[in-house]
Amino acid sequence: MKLITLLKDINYDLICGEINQEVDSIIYDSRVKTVNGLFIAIKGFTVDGHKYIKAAIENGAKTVVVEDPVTIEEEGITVIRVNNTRIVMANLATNFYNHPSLKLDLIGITGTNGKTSITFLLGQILEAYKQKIGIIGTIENRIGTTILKSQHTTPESADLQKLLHTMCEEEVSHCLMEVSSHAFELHRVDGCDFKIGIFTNLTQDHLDFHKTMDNYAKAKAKLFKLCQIGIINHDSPYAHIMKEDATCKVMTYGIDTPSDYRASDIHITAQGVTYMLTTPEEKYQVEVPIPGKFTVYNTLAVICAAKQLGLPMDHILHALKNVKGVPGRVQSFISTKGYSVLVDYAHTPDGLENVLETIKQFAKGRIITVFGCGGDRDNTKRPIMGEVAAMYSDEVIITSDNPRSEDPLVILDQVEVGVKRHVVDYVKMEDRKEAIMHALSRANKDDVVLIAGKGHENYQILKDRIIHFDDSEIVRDFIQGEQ
Ligand SMILES: CC(=O)N[C@H]1[C@@H](OP(=O)(O)OP(=O)(O)OC[C@H]2O[C@@H](n3ccc(=O)[nH]c3=O)[C@H](O)[C@@H]2O)O[C@H](CO)[C@@H](O)[C@@H]1O[C@H](C)C(=O)N[C@@H](C)C(=O)N[C@H](CCC(=O)O)C(=O)O
Ligand SMILES: Nc1ncnc2c1ncn2[C@@H]1O[C@H](COP(=O)(O)OP(=O)(O)OP(=O)(O)O)[C@@H](O)[C@H]1O
Ligand SMILES: N[C@H](CCC[C@H](N)C(=O)O)C(=O)O
Ligand SMILES: [Mg+2]
Repeated sequence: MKLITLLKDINYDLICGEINQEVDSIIYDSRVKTVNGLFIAIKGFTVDGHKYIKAAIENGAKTVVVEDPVTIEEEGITVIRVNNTRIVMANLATNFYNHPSLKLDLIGITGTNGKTSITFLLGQILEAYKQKIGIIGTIENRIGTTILKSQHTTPESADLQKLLHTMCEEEVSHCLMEVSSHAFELHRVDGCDFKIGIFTNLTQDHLDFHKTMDNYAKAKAKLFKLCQIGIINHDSPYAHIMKEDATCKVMTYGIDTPSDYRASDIHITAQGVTYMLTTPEEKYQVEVPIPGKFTVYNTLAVICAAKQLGLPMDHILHALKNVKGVPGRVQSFISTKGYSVLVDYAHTPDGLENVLETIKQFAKGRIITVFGCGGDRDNTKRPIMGEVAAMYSDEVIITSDNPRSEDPLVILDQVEVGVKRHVVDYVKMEDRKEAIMHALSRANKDDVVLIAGKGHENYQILKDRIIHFDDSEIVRDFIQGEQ
C-alpha cells in the first residue's frame, strides 16, 4: 500500500523522503525483518523506540514514524513526525488492514475478572449455532479451530488489526476479544468498532499501572464509546462510571440491582448453578454445569450478548446446559482418597474471595489454599489476598506465582502480612511444586485443596528464565501416584 493512502485522516509532518513510498508492513519492534516496512518509534516504559531506528532500517524499514526530532543518515528513508506514535500506530494499522472490525461482529469484554470465562462461554454458544468464531485473549488467540499463541491479553494495535484481518479472510463471523485496561490506556484498540461491549466488574488490580481505582474505571469505560450495544453489570459499584459517557445503547444485568437481565432463585452446588432469569420479554430457567456465583454473572452477560446477536433463547439455554468449563478456571480433580482439588486462575483479592466463597458453600471437610502473587504487578494486592485466603481457609500455603524480576521471598513476606491478620495454620514454601505436593499430602477425605493464581498457565516466569510449570499436571501426577 502507498504511504500516502495509509496516512489518510492522520495529522503528520513530512520531515524527509517520498510520500508515495510503498509500505508492506507496520512494525513497532526493530528486530522484525521487513522489505519495505514502516517502523513506528514508541517511547516505552523500559526503552525508547527512537533508539532503534537505525536497527529497524538495517532490517528493511523504509519509512519511519517518530515523535521526536531524529537524524537519519541512510538514503531513501521517509520520515514522518506525529504527536503520539501509539495513537498513530493504531490508525495506520486500521488503514493498512482496511478496517477489519467492520467486517465481522466484534465483541469486547472488559473488567477485572471474568473476561476469559465469558469469551469461552459465548464462543461455545456461537459454535453450537454453527458460527465460525475468533477469540483474542489471555489463554490463546484462536481462528476457528486454529490456535495461535497469545503474548498479551489484548495485542498491540498493529498485531491486533492484522489478526482481525486474518479472521476476516478466514470468514470468521464473530470475534470475542478480551480488552484489558492496559489496552485502552495504551491505545491498542483504537480503530476498533465493537458491535457489543461487556463490562464484568471492577475490583482492585493493576494499581501499579493506573494508580487509582478511578483511573482504572475510566480506562475501562472507554469501551462504551467504541461499541453499539453496551452490556453492563449493574451490581458493580462502578456501573455508573461505565454508563456516564456511554454513546451506545446500554443494557444491564445483575442479581441485586434491578436490571434488564436479572437472576433470582439461585442455587449453587459443586456441580454448577441454576437460576431464574427475568428478561424484558419473559422468564427462563437457566442451568450451567460450572460452579460459583460468578458463573451466574458471567452467564447473564453471555445470554444477553447472544440474544443481541440474534440467537434464539432456546438455543442459548440448551447450549449453556452443555458448556464445558474454561481451562484453569475452577478446574476440578478428585482423588481416590476422597478429597478434591480445584485449580483456578484467581489472582486478585476479589477473584480469590469469590472462588473461596464458592468452595465454602460445598466443602464438607477442610479448605487448604495454595497461592502466591505475581512479581512486577500491583504489590498492594498481596496482603489483601493473604487476608482473604486466611479468612476462608483452614490451612494456607504461601508460595511463588510468577516472581518475574522480584525476589520471591519478599513477595511471600508481603502476602504473609495479610495472612497473619487471622488465626490460621500457614507455611511459606517458595518452590511452587513443593508447596502443591505439601498441600495434597495434607489433604484427607472431604477436604478441598485450592491452587490459585496460575490456572491454565503452563510456565513460570522467574528472574532469569521461563520454565515449564503446570499446576494441573502436578495435581494429576500426584493423584495418579496415590492409586
Ligand atoms: C506496561 C505494558 O503493557 N508494557 C508493554 C509495552 O511495553 P513498552 O511500551 O514499555 O515497551 P518497551 O519495552 O519500553 O519498548 C519500547 C518500544 O521499543 C521497541 N524496541 C525495543 C527493543 C528493541 O530492540 N527494539 C525495539 O524496537 C519495542 O518494541 C517498543 O515498541 O509494549 C511492549 C511491546 O508490545 C509489551 O511487551 C509490554 O508489555 C509488558 C511486558 C507487560 O507485562 N504488559 C502487561 C502489564 C499487560 O499488558 N497486561 C495486560 C493484561 C492485564 C490483565 O489481563 O489483567 C494485557 O493486555 O496483556
Ligand atoms: N465474573 C467474575 N467475577 C469475579 N470473579 C470471577 C468472575 N469470573 C471468573 N472469576 C474468577 O476470576 C478468575 C479469573 O477469571 P478470568 O480468567 O475469566 O478473568 P479475566 O478477566 O480474563 O482475567 P485476566 O485479567 O487475567 O485476563 C477465575 O479463575 C475465577 O476464580
Ligand atoms: N493478566 C494478569 C494475569 C496475572 C496472572 C498471575 N499468574 C501473575 O502472573 O501475576 C496480569 O498480567 O497481571
Ligand atoms: Mg483473561
